Amino acid sequence: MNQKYLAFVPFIIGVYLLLISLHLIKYNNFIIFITIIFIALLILIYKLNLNNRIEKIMLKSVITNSIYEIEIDNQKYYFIGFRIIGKENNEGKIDYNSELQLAIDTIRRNKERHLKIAIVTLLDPSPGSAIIFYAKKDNDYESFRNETILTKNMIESIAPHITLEPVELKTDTVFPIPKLLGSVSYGGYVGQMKYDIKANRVVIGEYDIELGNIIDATELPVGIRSNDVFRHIGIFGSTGSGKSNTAAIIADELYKKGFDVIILDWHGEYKNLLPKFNLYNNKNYLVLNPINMDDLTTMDITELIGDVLELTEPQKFILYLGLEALNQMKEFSFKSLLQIISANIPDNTYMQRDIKFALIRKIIMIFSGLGEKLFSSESGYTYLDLGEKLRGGNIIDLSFIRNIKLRKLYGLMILKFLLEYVIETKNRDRKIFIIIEEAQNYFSQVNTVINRALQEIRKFNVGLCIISQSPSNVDQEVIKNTSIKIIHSIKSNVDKKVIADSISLEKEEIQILDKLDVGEALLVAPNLRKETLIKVKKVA
Ligand SMILES: Nc1ncnc2c1ncn2[C@@H]1O[C@H](COP(=O)(O)OP(=O)(O)OP(=O)(O)O)[C@@H](O)[C@H]1O
Repeated sequence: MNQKYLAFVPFIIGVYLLLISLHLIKYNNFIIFITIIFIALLILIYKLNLNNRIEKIMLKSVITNSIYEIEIDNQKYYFIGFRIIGKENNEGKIDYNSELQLAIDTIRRNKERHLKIAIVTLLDPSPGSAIIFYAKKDNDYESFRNETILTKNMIESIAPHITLEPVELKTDTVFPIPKLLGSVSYGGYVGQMKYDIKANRVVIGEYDIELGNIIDATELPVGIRSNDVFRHIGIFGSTGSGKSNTAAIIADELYKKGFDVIILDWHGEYKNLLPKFNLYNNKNYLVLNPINMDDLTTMDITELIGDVLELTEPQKFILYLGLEALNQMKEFSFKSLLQIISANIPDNTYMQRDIKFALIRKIIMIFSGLGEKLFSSESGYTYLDLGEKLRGGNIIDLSFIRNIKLRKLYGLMILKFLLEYVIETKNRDRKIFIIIEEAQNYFSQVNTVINRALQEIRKFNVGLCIISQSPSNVDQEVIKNTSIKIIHSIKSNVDKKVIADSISLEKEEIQILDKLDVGEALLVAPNLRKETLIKVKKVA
């Protein structure tokens, strides 16, 4: 209720007293009675905020009368159109467009929104704009109307010089548009203010692998340099944020440039993304022969198996002795390993016996069945064979290995074989790129074998791509050692903190991380002067 209504009260009393003093009316009880009733009514209206309520009821009924039900492509929608009217006042020139832009950006960032919003700007017959709210009819009418009122009020409060007036829609056009347009012509750019990143903060360097476009008004293409992949890549993000798609784009580009690409595909997602690549899966798996290496590697294999099976130091020692004995015999299968451990390793004391049987129990758990088929000294690839075999583009689908420990061991073994191959052959002509999905399964804090191998391959043309949905479970040194980081949407605060610390993000950028849409990412790369928000393109 406005103050102006209250001002009437003293005014009326004043006029009344004046009329009495001029003897124009008689001082009688009836007039006093009427005046008191009138004043009481005004106070009542003020107290109950009736005016506001009346306005609300009127707005609700106007909105209700302006909502259309329209069918497009067999789908029913609610539609409502408003013309955008600029309020005139005496404050001088008003920048209606900036006000409107601010309101639009605020509404766009509202992730809870169900309303879709369109703005129509027409040049003829006279320039003007209208705003349209619409939603699929699956949402109920009440919530569409309520959200419409809420959004209209929100726009008008963020843009105080703008009024949205409901108008009739033309429904014979492709998209329903208002019959009348308002005086304000909207000429803004909707993508411009996304995440408040301003265009001039980004400096694009050269690149030969295009990833997508910068998220700002320029939408310039952006990418990374193939030479930088040897300093490794980290791709992080919650599930479904677009990590595999991004990795597939890079894999495809590198493959076209002559790199040998090997993907350790934990969930079996890459077959459809990269159909031209060789696929190794349950019908066509690679059998590995983990013996025939020098002593150091026997120790490494012990470490790998020890890590996966969570062996104690004494158990690892017995395993090492068993592997050594197998190495001498030039024969390898887990059956033979078990036989050697059972028959040849002494178990004179209770303690020795306990250690031995605990080890055998753990080995049997993962190497019976499929485990026995994946490793063999007769038909398996040595690390040299494997390195030669995996030329071109290769997807190693690990998802058919149900036992997670075995899947981890097999993946780790392939990785170790490849790194060993590179170190042994010292072949600098080959460029190799290895993608490791769900890297937290391989690069946990305790896994020293792979971390050591990573240090050793620095000199060679090998690039690793570490992908993880939970970077807080990956050894922080490994994350630090990736020079290119592509960070998709991250929801968990712990993971956000780990990433923020590794690239020293500003506070506002950390806040952005959980708001990114699918395919959007923060890119940190040596060819860019500053971390840059990008929208990654979809793999072809
Ligand atoms: N840049 C993009 N543009 C449009 N859609 C995308 C983009 N990236 C991914 N998508 C889509 O989003 C979905 C999830 O993508 P993707 O599998 O790459 O995510 P992810 O992070 O690897 O998920 P997960 O961790 O579950 O494997 C897919 O349907 C994919 O087609």
